[in-house]
Amino acid sequence: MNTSVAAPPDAPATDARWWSAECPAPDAGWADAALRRQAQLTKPPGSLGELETLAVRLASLQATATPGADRVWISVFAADHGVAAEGVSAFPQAVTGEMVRNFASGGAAVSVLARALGATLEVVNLGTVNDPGEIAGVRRAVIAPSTANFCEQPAMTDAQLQAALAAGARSVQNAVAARAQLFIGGEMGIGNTTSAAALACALLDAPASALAGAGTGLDGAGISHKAQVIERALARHAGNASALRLLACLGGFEIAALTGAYIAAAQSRLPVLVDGFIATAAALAAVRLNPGCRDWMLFAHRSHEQGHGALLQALSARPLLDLGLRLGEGSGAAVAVPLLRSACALHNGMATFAQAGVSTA
Ligand SMILES: O=C(O)c1ccc[n+]([C@@H]2O[C@H](COP(=O)([O-])O)[C@@H](O)[C@H]2O)c1
Ligand SMILES: Cc1cc2nc[nH]c2cc1C
Repeated sequence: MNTSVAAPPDAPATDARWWSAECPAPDAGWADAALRRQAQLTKPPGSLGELETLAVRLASLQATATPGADRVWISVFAADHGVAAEGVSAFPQAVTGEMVRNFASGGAAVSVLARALGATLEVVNLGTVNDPGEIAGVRRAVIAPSTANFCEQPAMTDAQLQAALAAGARSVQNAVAARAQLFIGGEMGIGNTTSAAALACALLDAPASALAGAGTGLDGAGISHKAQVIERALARHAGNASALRLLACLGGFEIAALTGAYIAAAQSRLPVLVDGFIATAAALAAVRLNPGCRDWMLFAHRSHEQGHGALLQALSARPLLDLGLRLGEGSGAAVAVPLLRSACALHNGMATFAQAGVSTA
Protein backbone atom coordinates (compact mmCIF):
# COMPACT_ATOMS: atom_id res chain seq x y z
CA MET A 1 0.00 0.00 0.00
CA ASN A 2 2.76 2.39 0.97
CA THR A 3 4.44 2.51 -2.43
CA SER A 4 6.97 5.29 -2.06
CA VAL A 5 7.68 7.94 -4.65
CA ALA A 6 11.19 8.84 -5.63
CA ALA A 7 10.80 12.57 -5.94
CA PRO A 8 8.39 14.83 -4.09
CA PRO A 9 5.86 15.93 -6.74
CA ASP A 10 5.59 19.43 -5.41
CA ALA A 11 8.92 20.09 -3.75
CA PRO A 12 9.95 23.72 -4.03
CA ALA A 13 13.58 24.01 -5.05
CA THR A 14 14.63 25.21 -1.64
CA ASP A 15 16.65 24.10 1.31
CA ALA A 16 15.84 20.53 2.38
CA ARG A 17 14.74 21.69 5.84
CA TRP A 18 12.85 24.77 4.67
CA TRP A 19 10.27 24.33 7.44
CA SER A 20 12.88 25.30 10.04
CA ALA A 21 13.56 28.71 8.47
CA GLU A 22 12.57 31.62 10.64
CA CYS A 23 9.01 32.99 10.63
CA PRO A 24 8.89 36.80 10.81
CA ALA A 25 7.27 38.38 13.86
CA PRO A 26 3.96 40.20 13.31
CA ASP A 27 4.35 43.95 12.92
CA ALA A 28 4.07 45.67 16.32
CA GLY A 29 3.90 49.13 14.72
CA TRP A 30 0.75 48.30 12.79
CA ALA A 31 -0.74 46.70 15.91
CA ASP A 32 -0.14 49.93 17.88
CA ALA A 33 -1.68 52.05 15.11
CA ALA A 34 -4.73 49.76 14.96
CA LEU A 35 -5.15 49.90 18.75
CA ARG A 36 -4.98 53.72 18.65
CA ARG A 37 -7.63 53.78 15.90
CA GLN A 38 -9.92 51.43 17.84
CA ALA A 39 -9.74 53.84 20.82
CA GLN A 40 -10.97 56.70 18.59
CA LEU A 41 -13.96 54.93 17.00
CA THR A 42 -17.48 55.94 18.06
CA LYS A 43 -18.13 53.24 20.67
CA PRO A 44 -17.28 52.71 24.32
CA PRO A 45 -13.71 51.34 24.37
CA GLY A 46 -13.71 47.54 24.14
CA SER A 47 -17.42 47.32 23.37
CA LEU A 48 -16.83 45.32 20.18
CA GLY A 49 -14.97 42.72 22.23
CA GLU A 50 -13.20 40.04 20.21
CA LEU A 51 -13.99 41.85 16.96
CA GLU A 52 -11.60 44.60 18.06
CA THR A 53 -8.89 42.09 18.90
CA LEU A 54 -9.38 40.39 15.55
CA ALA A 55 -9.08 43.64 13.57
CA VAL A 56 -5.94 44.63 15.48
CA ARG A 57 -4.36 41.21 14.92
CA LEU A 58 -5.19 41.24 11.22
CA ALA A 59 -3.80 44.78 10.86
CA SER A 60 -0.59 43.61 12.51
CA LEU A 61 -0.33 40.37 10.48
CA GLN A 62 -1.18 42.04 7.16
CA ALA A 63 0.97 45.10 8.01
CA THR A 64 -1.71 47.55 7.00
CA ALA A 65 -4.01 50.26 8.37
CA THR A 66 -6.96 48.63 6.58
CA PRO A 67 -7.05 44.89 7.27
CA GLY A 68 -9.31 42.70 5.16
CA ALA A 69 -10.56 39.17 4.54
CA ASP A 70 -11.98 39.75 1.06
CA ARG A 71 -9.47 37.58 -0.79
CA VAL A 72 -9.64 34.19 0.94
CA TRP A 73 -7.78 31.13 -0.31
CA ILE A 74 -8.97 27.64 0.71
CA SER A 75 -6.86 24.55 0.00
CA VAL A 76 -8.48 21.20 0.77
CA PHE A 77 -5.94 18.39 1.10
CA ALA A 78 -7.29 14.87 0.55
CA ALA A 79 -5.53 11.60 1.37
CA ASP A 80 -6.21 8.06 2.51
CA HIS A 81 -4.97 6.30 5.62
CA GLY A 82 -3.62 2.76 6.05
CA VAL A 83 -5.02 2.69 9.57
CA ALA A 84 -8.53 2.66 8.07
CA ALA A 85 -7.96 -1.12 7.74
CA GLU A 86 -8.35 -1.35 11.54
CA GLY A 87 -12.06 -0.42 11.30
CA VAL A 88 -11.71 3.00 12.94
CA SER A 89 -14.20 4.99 10.84
CA ALA A 90 -17.95 4.87 10.44
CA PHE A 91 -17.49 5.31 6.66
CA PRO A 92 -15.70 3.27 3.96
CA GLN A 93 -12.35 4.41 2.59
CA ALA A 94 -13.80 4.90 -0.91
CA VAL A 95 -15.47 8.09 0.36
CA THR A 96 -12.18 10.03 0.32
CA GLY A 97 -11.77 9.75 -3.47
CA GLU A 98 -15.50 10.22 -4.02
CA MET A 99 -15.40 13.45 -2.03
CA VAL A 100 -12.46 14.75 -4.10
CA ARG A 101 -14.81 14.61 -7.08
CA ASN A 102 -17.57 16.27 -5.05
CA PHE A 103 -15.26 19.12 -3.93
CA ALA A 104 -14.34 19.78 -7.55
CA SER A 105 -17.88 19.58 -8.90
CA GLY A 106 -19.11 22.05 -6.30
CA GLY A 107 -21.41 19.90 -4.17
CA ALA A 108 -19.41 19.58 -0.94
CA ALA A 109 -20.05 21.83 2.06
CA VAL A 110 -16.74 23.66 1.61
CA SER A 111 -17.47 24.14 -2.12
CA VAL A 112 -20.74 25.84 -1.26
CA LEU A 113 -19.14 27.98 1.45
CA ALA A 114 -16.25 28.99 -0.82
CA ARG A 115 -18.70 30.11 -3.49
CA ALA A 116 -20.73 32.07 -0.94
CA LEU A 117 -17.55 33.81 0.26
CA GLY A 118 -16.16 34.43 -3.22
CA ALA A 119 -13.11 32.46 -2.01
CA THR A 120 -10.74 30.47 -4.22
CA LEU A 121 -11.02 26.73 -3.58
CA GLU A 122 -8.03 24.58 -4.45
CA VAL A 123 -8.46 20.79 -4.12
CA VAL A 124 -5.24 18.80 -3.71
CA ASN A 125 -5.26 15.01 -4.11
CA LEU A 126 -2.27 13.63 -2.19
CA GLY A 127 -3.25 10.00 -2.67
CA THR A 128 -6.57 8.17 -2.51
CA VAL A 129 -7.18 4.43 -2.81
CA ASN A 130 -10.27 5.08 -4.89
CA ASP A 131 -8.38 7.46 -7.17
CA PRO A 132 -10.62 9.77 -9.20
CA GLY A 133 -7.72 10.41 -11.60
CA GLU A 134 -7.26 13.63 -13.51
CA ILE A 135 -10.25 15.88 -12.88
CA ALA A 136 -10.67 19.55 -13.71
CA GLY A 137 -10.23 21.61 -10.56
CA VAL A 138 -8.06 19.08 -8.72
CA ARG A 139 -4.31 19.47 -8.32
CA ARG A 140 -2.74 16.02 -8.41
CA ALA A 141 0.12 15.74 -5.96
CA VAL A 142 -0.20 11.99 -5.41
CA ILE A 143 2.40 10.58 -3.03
CA ALA A 144 0.98 7.05 -2.69
CA PRO A 145 -2.53 5.55 -2.71
CA SER A 146 -2.52 5.81 1.07
CA THR A 147 -0.23 5.94 4.06
CA ALA A 148 0.82 2.62 5.59
CA ASN A 149 -1.08 1.23 8.58
CA PHE A 150 0.81 2.87 11.45
CA CYS A 151 -0.11 0.01 13.78
CA GLU A 152 2.44 -2.00 11.81
CA GLN A 153 5.03 0.47 10.48
CA PRO A 154 5.59 4.23 10.12
CA ALA A 155 2.72 5.82 8.20
CA MET A 156 5.14 7.32 5.70
CA THR A 157 8.77 7.42 4.67
CA ASP A 158 10.90 10.54 5.14
CA ALA A 159 10.64 11.24 1.38
CA GLN A 160 6.86 10.98 1.53
CA LEU A 161 6.74 13.31 4.54
CA GLN A 162 8.85 15.86 2.70
CA ALA A 163 6.59 15.58 -0.35
CA ALA A 164 3.49 16.18 1.78
CA LEU A 165 5.03 19.17 3.61
CA ALA A 166 6.11 20.60 0.25
CA ALA A 167 2.63 20.10 -1.25
CA GLY A 168 1.25 22.30 1.54
CA ALA A 169 3.94 24.91 0.93
CA ARG A 170 3.07 24.88 -2.78
CA SER A 171 -0.54 25.75 -1.94
CA VAL A 172 0.68 28.71 0.07
CA GLN A 173 2.81 29.82 -2.89
CA ASN A 174 -0.34 29.65 -5.03
CA ALA A 175 -2.29 31.66 -2.42
CA VAL A 176 0.43 34.32 -2.21
CA ALA A 177 0.57 34.56 -6.01
CA ALA A 178 -3.19 35.18 -5.98
CA ARG A 179 -2.68 37.97 -3.40
CA ALA A 180 -4.75 36.16 -0.78
CA GLN A 181 -5.22 37.96 2.54
CA LEU A 182 -6.10 34.80 4.47
CA PHE A 183 -5.27 31.09 4.05
CA ILE A 184 -7.63 28.30 5.11
CA GLY A 185 -6.44 24.70 5.05
CA GLY A 186 -9.06 21.97 4.91
CA GLU A 187 -8.70 18.19 4.89
CA MET A 188 -10.55 15.08 3.81
CA GLY A 189 -9.45 11.57 4.67
CA ILE A 190 -11.37 8.62 6.02
CA GLY A 191 -9.56 7.52 9.19
CA ASN A 192 -7.83 10.84 9.73
CA THR A 193 -9.31 11.50 13.18
CA THR A 194 -7.43 8.36 14.29
CA SER A 195 -4.21 9.70 12.78
CA ALA A 196 -4.76 13.19 14.23
CA ALA A 197 -5.61 11.77 17.67
CA ALA A 198 -2.54 9.48 17.66
CA LEU A 199 -0.31 12.40 16.66
CA ALA A 200 -1.90 14.59 19.33
CA CYS A 201 -1.41 11.89 22.00
CA ALA A 202 2.26 11.61 21.10
CA LEU A 203 2.82 15.39 20.99
CA LEU A 204 0.92 16.03 24.23
CA ASP A 205 1.90 12.82 26.04
CA ALA A 206 -1.79 12.12 26.59
CA PRO A 207 -3.64 8.77 26.70
CA ALA A 208 -5.71 7.70 23.68
CA SER A 209 -8.86 7.59 25.83
CA ALA A 210 -8.59 11.40 26.24
CA LEU A 211 -8.27 12.22 22.54
CA ALA A 212 -10.09 9.48 20.59
CA GLY A 213 -13.54 10.65 19.51
CA ALA A 214 -16.45 9.71 17.27
CA GLY A 215 -14.99 11.10 14.04
CA THR A 216 -17.59 10.55 11.30
CA GLY A 217 -19.93 8.89 13.82
CA LEU A 218 -18.55 5.94 15.81
CA ASP A 219 -20.60 4.72 18.78
CA GLY A 220 -19.13 4.13 22.27
CA ALA A 221 -17.77 0.66 21.40
CA GLY A 222 -16.25 2.04 18.20
CA ILE A 223 -14.50 4.83 20.11
CA SER A 224 -13.08 2.30 22.63
CA HIS A 225 -11.76 0.18 19.75
CA LYS A 226 -10.25 3.30 18.12
CA ALA A 227 -8.52 4.19 21.42
CA GLN A 228 -7.03 0.68 21.59
CA VAL A 229 -5.77 0.99 18.01
CA ILE A 230 -4.14 4.32 18.90
CA GLU A 231 -2.54 2.82 22.04
CA ARG A 232 -1.06 0.01 19.91
CA ALA A 233 0.35 2.56 17.49
CA LEU A 234 1.78 4.71 20.29
CA ALA A 235 3.50 1.66 21.81
CA ARG A 236 4.98 0.71 18.41
CA HIS A 237 6.40 4.19 17.77
CA ALA A 238 7.34 5.01 21.37
CA GLY A 239 11.01 5.60 20.56
CA ASN A 240 10.26 8.61 18.37
CA ALA A 241 10.33 11.99 20.08
CA SER A 242 10.73 14.74 17.49
CA ALA A 243 7.66 16.32 15.89
CA LEU A 244 9.07 15.43 12.47
CA ARG A 245 9.43 11.74 13.32
CA LEU A 246 6.00 11.65 14.96
CA LEU A 247 4.44 13.22 11.87
CA ALA A 248 6.08 10.53 9.70
CA CYS A 249 5.09 7.70 12.04
CA LEU A 250 1.52 8.70 12.90
CA GLY A 251 0.44 11.44 10.48
CA GLY A 252 -1.30 11.44 7.14
CA PHE A 253 -0.33 13.06 3.85
CA GLU A 254 -3.07 15.68 4.23
CA ILE A 255 -2.12 16.35 7.86
CA ALA A 256 1.53 16.86 6.91
CA ALA A 257 0.47 19.07 3.99
CA LEU A 258 -1.47 21.25 6.44
CA THR A 259 1.59 21.37 8.70
CA GLY A 260 3.75 22.47 5.78
CA ALA A 261 1.15 25.03 4.71
CA TYR A 262 0.92 26.60 8.17
CA ILE A 263 4.68 27.00 8.38
CA ALA A 264 5.02 28.30 4.82
CA ALA A 265 2.18 30.77 5.39
CA ALA A 266 3.89 32.19 8.47
CA GLN A 267 7.18 32.40 6.56
CA SER A 268 5.27 34.32 3.83
CA ARG A 269 3.46 36.64 6.31
CA LEU A 270 0.10 35.17 5.36
CA PRO A 271 -2.36 34.70 8.26
CA VAL A 272 -4.13 31.35 8.51
CA LEU A 273 -7.54 30.48 9.91
CA VAL A 274 -7.28 27.01 11.45
CA ASP A 275 -10.31 24.69 11.09
CA GLY A 276 -11.24 21.74 13.33
CA PHE A 277 -9.66 18.77 15.11
CA ILE A 278 -7.42 17.43 12.34
CA ALA A 279 -6.31 20.90 11.23
CA THR A 280 -5.47 21.80 14.83
CA ALA A 281 -3.38 18.63 15.26
CA ALA A 282 -1.47 19.71 12.15
CA ALA A 283 -1.15 23.21 13.62
CA LEU A 284 0.33 21.80 16.84
CA ALA A 285 2.84 19.79 14.80
CA ALA A 286 3.70 22.96 12.88
CA VAL A 287 4.28 24.92 16.10
CA ARG A 288 6.47 22.12 17.48
CA LEU A 289 8.50 22.16 14.23
CA ASN A 290 8.73 25.94 14.06
CA PRO A 291 7.34 27.83 17.09
CA GLY A 292 7.32 31.20 15.29
CA CYS A 293 4.40 30.11 13.10
CA ARG A 294 1.98 30.24 16.06
CA ASP A 295 1.68 34.05 15.80
CA TRP A 296 0.18 33.72 12.31
CA MET A 297 -2.68 31.42 13.36
CA LEU A 298 -6.26 32.36 14.10
CA PHE A 299 -8.59 29.60 15.30
CA ALA A 300 -12.05 29.40 13.77
CA HIS A 301 -14.05 27.04 15.95
CA ARG A 302 -14.19 24.39 18.63
CA SER A 303 -15.06 21.11 16.93
CA HIS A 304 -17.46 18.64 18.50
CA GLU A 305 -14.67 16.04 18.26
CA GLN A 306 -13.48 14.92 21.68
CA GLY A 307 -9.87 15.98 22.03
CA HIS A 308 -10.11 19.28 20.18
CA GLY A 309 -10.26 21.14 23.51
CA ALA A 310 -6.93 19.65 24.61
CA LEU A 311 -5.28 20.65 21.34
CA LEU A 312 -6.65 24.21 21.52
CA GLN A 313 -5.48 24.48 25.12
CA ALA A 314 -1.99 23.28 24.22
CA LEU A 315 -1.87 26.07 21.62
CA SER A 316 -3.38 28.67 24.02
CA ALA A 317 -6.01 29.16 21.33
CA ARG A 318 -9.44 30.69 21.84
CA PRO A 319 -11.60 29.74 18.88
CA LEU A 320 -14.17 32.19 17.51
CA LEU A 321 -17.13 29.81 17.23
CA ASP A 322 -18.55 26.79 19.04
CA LEU A 323 -21.28 25.40 16.79
CA GLY A 324 -20.90 21.64 17.27
CA LEU A 325 -19.34 21.31 13.80
CA ARG A 326 -17.37 18.14 13.04
CA LEU A 327 -17.15 18.06 9.27
CA GLY A 328 -13.62 19.18 8.45
CA GLU A 329 -12.87 20.26 4.82
CA GLY A 330 -12.05 23.75 6.18
CA SER A 331 -15.80 24.27 6.55
CA GLY A 332 -15.70 25.67 10.09
CA ALA A 333 -13.02 28.16 9.09
CA ALA A 334 -15.06 29.23 6.08
CA VAL A 335 -18.07 29.76 8.35
CA ALA A 336 -15.97 32.10 10.53
CA VAL A 337 -14.81 34.32 7.64
CA PRO A 338 -17.85 36.67 7.84
CA LEU A 339 -16.84 37.45 11.45
CA LEU A 340 -13.40 38.52 10.24
CA ARG A 341 -15.02 40.57 7.51
CA SER A 342 -17.28 42.28 10.08
CA ALA A 343 -14.28 43.03 12.31
CA CYS A 344 -12.41 44.58 9.37
CA ALA A 345 -15.43 46.54 8.05
CA LEU A 346 -15.99 48.07 11.48
CA HIS A 347 -12.32 48.88 11.96
CA ASN A 348 -11.96 50.45 8.52
CA GLY A 349 -15.35 52.11 8.17
CA MET A 350 -16.51 53.49 11.52
CA ALA A 351 -16.26 57.21 12.19
CA THR A 352 -14.00 58.54 14.90
CA PHE A 353 -15.42 60.65 17.78
CA ALA A 354 -13.85 63.73 16.14
CA GLN A 355 -15.28 62.97 12.67
CA ALA A 356 -18.80 62.34 13.96
CA GLY A 357 -18.83 65.11 16.58
CA VAL A 358 -19.64 62.63 19.34
CA SER A 359 -18.54 63.43 22.91
CA THR A 360 -15.90 61.24 24.51
CA ALA A 361 -16.10 59.92 28.08
O1 LIG B 1 -12.59 18.82 11.59
C1 LIG B 1 -13.08 18.12 12.50
O2 LIG B 1 -13.12 18.53 13.67
C2 LIG B 1 -13.60 16.75 12.15
C3 LIG B 1 -14.11 15.94 13.14
C4 LIG B 1 -14.60 14.70 12.78
C5 LIG B 1 -14.52 14.25 11.46
N1 LIG B 1 -13.98 15.06 10.51
C6 LIG B 1 -13.91 14.60 9.09
O3 LIG B 1 -14.25 13.23 9.01
C7 LIG B 1 -13.27 12.47 8.36
C8 LIG B 1 -12.52 11.63 9.35
O4 LIG B 1 -13.37 10.93 10.21
P1 LIG B 1 -13.03 9.40 10.54
O5 LIG B 1 -14.16 8.97 11.42
O6 LIG B 1 -13.03 8.69 9.22
O7 LIG B 1 -11.72 9.42 11.21
C9 LIG B 1 -12.32 13.44 7.71
O8 LIG B 1 -12.60 13.56 6.34
C10 LIG B 1 -12.54 14.74 8.46
O9 LIG B 1 -12.53 15.84 7.58
C11 LIG B 1 -13.55 16.29 10.82
C1 LIG C 1 -19.55 12.17 3.34
C2 LIG C 1 -18.35 12.72 4.08
C3 LIG C 1 -17.91 14.03 3.83
C4 LIG C 1 -16.80 14.52 4.53
N1 LIG C 1 -16.15 15.67 4.50
C5 LIG C 1 -15.13 15.63 5.33
N2 LIG C 1 -15.12 14.44 5.90
C6 LIG C 1 -16.14 13.72 5.44
C7 LIG C 1 -16.55 12.42 5.70
C8 LIG C 1 -17.66 11.93 5.02
C9 LIG C 1 -18.14 10.53 5.32
